[in-house]
Amino acid sequence: MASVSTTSAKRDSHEQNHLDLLLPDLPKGPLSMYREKASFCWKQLALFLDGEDVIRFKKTIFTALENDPLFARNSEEHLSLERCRELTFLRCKRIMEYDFITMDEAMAQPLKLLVLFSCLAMYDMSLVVKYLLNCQVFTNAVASTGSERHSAFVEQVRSMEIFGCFALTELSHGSDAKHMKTKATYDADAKEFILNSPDFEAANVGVGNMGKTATHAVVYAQLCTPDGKCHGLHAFVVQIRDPKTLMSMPGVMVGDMGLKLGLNGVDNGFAIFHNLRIPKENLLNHTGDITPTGNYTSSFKDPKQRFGASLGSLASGRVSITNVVVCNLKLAICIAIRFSATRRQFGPRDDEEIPVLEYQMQQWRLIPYLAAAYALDHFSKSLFMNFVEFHVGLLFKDKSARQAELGREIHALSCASKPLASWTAQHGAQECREACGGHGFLAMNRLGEIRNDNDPNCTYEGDNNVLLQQTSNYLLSWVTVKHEDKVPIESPLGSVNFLERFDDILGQRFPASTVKDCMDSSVALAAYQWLVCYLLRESYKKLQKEKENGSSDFEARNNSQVYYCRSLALAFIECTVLQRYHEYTQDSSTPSNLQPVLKRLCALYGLWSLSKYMAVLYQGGYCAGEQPGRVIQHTILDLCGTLKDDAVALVDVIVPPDFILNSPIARADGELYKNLWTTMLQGSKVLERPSWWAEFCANKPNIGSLRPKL
Ligand SMILES: CC(C)(COP(=O)(O)OP(=O)(O)OC[C@H]1O[C@@H](n2cnc3c(N)ncnc32)[C@H](O)[C@@H]1OP(=O)(O)O)[C@@H](O)C(=O)NCCC(=O)NCCSC(=O)/C=C/CCCCCCCCCCCCC(=O)O
Ligand SMILES: Cc1cc2nc3c(=O)[nH]c(=O)nc-3n(C[C@H](O)[C@H](O)[C@H](O)COP(=O)(O)OP(=O)(O)OC[C@H]3O[C@@H](n4cnc5c(N)ncnc54)[C@H](O)[C@@H]3O)c2cc1C
Repeated sequence: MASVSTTSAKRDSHEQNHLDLLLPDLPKGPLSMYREKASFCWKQLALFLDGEDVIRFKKTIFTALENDPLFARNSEEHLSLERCRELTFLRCKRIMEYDFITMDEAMAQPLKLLVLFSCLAMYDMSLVVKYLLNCQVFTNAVASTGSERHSAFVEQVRSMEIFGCFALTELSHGSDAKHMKTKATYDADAKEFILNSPDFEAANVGVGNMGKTATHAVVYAQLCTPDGKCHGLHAFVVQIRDPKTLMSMPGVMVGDMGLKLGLNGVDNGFAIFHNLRIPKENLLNHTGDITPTGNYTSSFKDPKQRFGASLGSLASGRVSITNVVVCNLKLAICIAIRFSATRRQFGPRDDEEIPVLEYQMQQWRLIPYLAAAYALDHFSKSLFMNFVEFHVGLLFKDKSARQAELGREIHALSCASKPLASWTAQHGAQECREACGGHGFLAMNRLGEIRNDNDPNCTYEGDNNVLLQQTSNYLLSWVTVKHEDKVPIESPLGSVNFLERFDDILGQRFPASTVKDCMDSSVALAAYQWLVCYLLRESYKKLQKEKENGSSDFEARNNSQVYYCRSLALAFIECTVLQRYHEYTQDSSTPSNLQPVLKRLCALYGLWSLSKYMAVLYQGGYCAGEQPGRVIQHTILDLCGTLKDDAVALVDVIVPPDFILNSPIARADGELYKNLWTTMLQGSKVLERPSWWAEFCANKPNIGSLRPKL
């Protein structure tokens, strides 16, 4: 026995040494008190979540950025817009030089691509957006909407001979993509398209990279044949600048849109096309093509389907944004929790002040966002892998019904996951800002930057409220399938399969009567399934009623969004996120010593999200009496209280290194005041009088001399 235990002790210590080398101890200091209280080993959880290879990969990226002077933080305090753009571009170039992941590696381990995006996003959102618009959004649109004949454009991006952008939005149309006005008319004699913006309202606007840098754009335009017919929206590769000079091409008026509320490293621009001739081959011909003589051909007979397919490349962006915004949520919550664990205010006695994290209020404001970061992170990665599966199908030209259904399901999921994740990050960032009090309002602590740079994620790649309609349309289409085709409800990823038990589920009632019961995430999950079935039934009924009362389809849909379809789409995606996280935390491969904390996070995310729907749960009869509402509230508070002691360690698992986090109030050493004070004193000219000091000291105002005379 002794020898067995000695061997296993040796193995344990060997594993611990290995773990310590991979993830060195964090500095001792004011955060140690909480670190010692944690119910689990943060290194073990980090290893379980990411795996050794990804931990090393992250370290490679973070270390490269930290050691490269081009990425130095705070070297210039207030950058001019011009300098901000320049720096972001230079960094973008440098990222291409680092080439952290080759195409082959990305094919073999696609998740690493997402890890790279996340690391860059944690450093700076402008950088990742600028980089991805060129290297992913442009190239992916070319590759997936075009064909082999367009591969040269992708190659040219990789060698930076050209720089890309994606231009769909126009001055007078954004969400309503179908009605874009830019026109591409085929000229059979010249074998060219003639691109025109009929008026200034048709100018492309808001296009990232278009302002100063892009030489090429994927431009969406109505394709018209010489017979005068319009065949709908199609994408074209358009050269807008000369790569040798960065001057605009003849026929293109291209410019910059100026300062934004955030994300100012990205140059968002506009463009107007005036009789710009582009080669016939520049039509991205996946959805439709043109014969040399000017006949239009398409494998999509249904124009609606063709339109959907022409916008297909947006799905990958929405999937990736779901992940990128979780990075913002992680950054914000890590800052707020570390601050709250070291910031002391008030106390039970005059001589004892306690960390603000000890207050139930602070726990309730922050810890659910920590749980959301974990649950959404898991979901975004799993959705990304679903997308990879779909993408492989596209590459292999899979024409099966399953592949088509998978595309519809991913479109529906991503049209709701982008809204859910970007809003959660947006609300979370604001809560974290306030949770750090006045220090949270100092730019140096980064919460303002995180909040402002996250904000446009709620709008670009589709306005959140508009996108949610795609998800509810998808769910409602299953009701029709069930009623009319009498086939079972079954989707490739299984996200809607529970709807098959619709009647059963609607007959269920809130099952938990104690806090202990409610701690199991299956309680929140069951409630969510009921909620989705209920909202689906009510949305369907509402649409029918609207139509019975004489509304057109258009009016009926618009009048059924608030309280019905919108809530349905959000409840559905929350249910899916919860379902996947629930399965993950319960899985037998999840180490048993990590399960308790992960299960608590899962239960908290589920109940906290669910608590926003209490009125509906009572309205539909799922809950009755005082008990369910009370039990849910008590369980949320109980979970926040228990997770409070794990919060710092949970942050240690997901937080990037200090250099990347870049927030003095949240360094790993927890030396809140030393770090804050040092950074304040290091600011430029902090102790100097202002250059305009004489305006006070010498030039006194002639009081009242400018008072208006009546
Ligand atoms: C969706 C709309 C609102 C539809 O409008 P509507 O006219 O009402 O049409 P419908 O009847 O609803 O639709 C017809 C059918 O088509 C289907 N459909 C629609 N869209 C898609 C789609 N994308 N994929 C598949 N199918 C689709 C629809 O379901 C219908 O089918 P069915 O008949 O019901 O079966 C539409 O008009 C719309 O999309 N509007 C929004 C416009 C929009 O999104 N604009 C975005 C402009 S680009 C932009 O904003 C860019 C910003 C910069 C972001 C940078 C982010 C960088 C960080 C993230 C990292 C990105 C990595 C990228 C990775 C990569 O690309 O590889
Ligand atoms: C930072 C940033 C970067 C961007 N980058 C790009 C880019 O690279 N390429 C590009 O092409 N575009 C880009 N855009 C534009 C972006 O895609 C659009 O802003 C977005 O699609 C929304 O369109 P819109 O601004 O025209 O809003 P609108 O469609 O005018 O919407 C205005 C409001 O009306 C509401 N609304 C609209 N339709 C409905 C409806 N049917 N029902 C209910 N409410 C409705 C919306 O919810 C919204 O609140 C970018 C935008 C930003 C902010």
